Amino acid sequence: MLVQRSLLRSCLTRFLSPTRAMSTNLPESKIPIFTTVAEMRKWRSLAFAKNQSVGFVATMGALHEGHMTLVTRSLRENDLTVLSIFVNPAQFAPHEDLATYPRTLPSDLELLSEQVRPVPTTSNHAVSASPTPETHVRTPLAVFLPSVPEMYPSGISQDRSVQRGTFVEIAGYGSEMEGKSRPGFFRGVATVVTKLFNIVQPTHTYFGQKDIQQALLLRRMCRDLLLSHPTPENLHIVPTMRDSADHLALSSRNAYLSAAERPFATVLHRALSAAQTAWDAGEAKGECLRKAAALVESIQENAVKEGVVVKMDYVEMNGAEEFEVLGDKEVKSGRGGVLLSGAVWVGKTRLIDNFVLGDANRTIVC
Ligand SMILES: Nc1ncnc2c1ncn2[C@@H]1O[C@H](COP(=O)(O)OP(=O)(O)OP(=O)(O)O)[C@@H](O)[C@H]1O
Ligand SMILES: CC(C)(CO)[C@@H](O)C(=O)[O-]
Ligand code: BAL
Repeated sequence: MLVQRSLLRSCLTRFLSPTRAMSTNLPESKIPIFTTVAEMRKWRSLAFAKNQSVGFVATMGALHEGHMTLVTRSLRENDLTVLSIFVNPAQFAPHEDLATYPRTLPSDLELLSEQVRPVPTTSNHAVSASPTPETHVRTPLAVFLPSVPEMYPSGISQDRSVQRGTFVEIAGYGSEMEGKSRPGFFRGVATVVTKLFNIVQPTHTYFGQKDIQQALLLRRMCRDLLLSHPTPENLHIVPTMRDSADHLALSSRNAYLSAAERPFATVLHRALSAAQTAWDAGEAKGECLRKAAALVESIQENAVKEGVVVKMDYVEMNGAEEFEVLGDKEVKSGRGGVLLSGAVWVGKTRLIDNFVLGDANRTIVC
């Protein structure tokens, strides 16, 4: 027991020191940052040894309040939380925005620091940043910040035709909605998230509704691969956080929008709302989508006058289990869970959003 305590203390001092970042060219942060799989695994094994639950939030950085809803939920429901920041090349097609994706590590760490109000405690309950257990300060949040070679030891090309090695594919479910517009996207996501789950071994994990198909596919992946960390039940989908004034879904890519484009970025939410209202009133899917398209068209016309190009990628309604496209004549009555989702281009920025219709909302987003 004594040996275990002193081992634990020396590991904590080594791995959780807030000044550690300084020696590795990372911004200084009171949150421990791990850059290698080995370090992260060591941290995780300590949590296993102490029977502490670990919540996990996977991100690509450029953090905003939407990410923070996942983090606060995880902090509330777990002893410890890991947030990963990794811009995953495998989920970007060669023509997509990997090179320009916003990378804002210093402000990400500041935002995360605000979540960690140190709680002085005399208990030995949580892994601590301080080497003195008697007066230790609880820092329940850690950041995993791996490099590309760390995550892809065999290398990774964005060009799928030349990729070699091991990938995870969720067959049969990724060809509609986002998968239709971004072939290969979910293969890249499933592959990197499998790796992250394998490293962090989370008790619970939190994904945003904004990327609803991603979250549902990952839940299915946990089930299909019989994962225990996390189990599919422990993959939680957290409601989309929106701008309080105009309901635009918060998104890292919103940073691409110019001042002229920003007012038109609400086009998708407005189109989805029009379709939702029609669906709730008992209109058939075909009519709901026509209403959404008409709204996009009218906004497009106004946008052009301001020199802004708005283009609809898709607005569609799909089953929430199989992602099958609903027939034009289908109506609300008797239908199970339905995803009303879409993507639009505002200038060079691609924005997505969705609503989960009907009672399914209560069971899917929780
Ligand atoms: N507005 C939001 N509300 C709730 N969760 C969100 C929101 N935006 C992103 N998330 C979730 O945060 C996690 C990390 O997402 P990511 O880092 O890609 O941010 P993002 O804002 O979705 O970026 P992008 O603009 O590239 O889509 C995902 O599970 C995502 O669904
Ligand atoms: C889940 C994820 C972090 C995988 O790279 C990414 O797709 C995202 O941020 O939604
Ligand atoms: N939030 C989804 C990540 C992506 O669009 O690549």
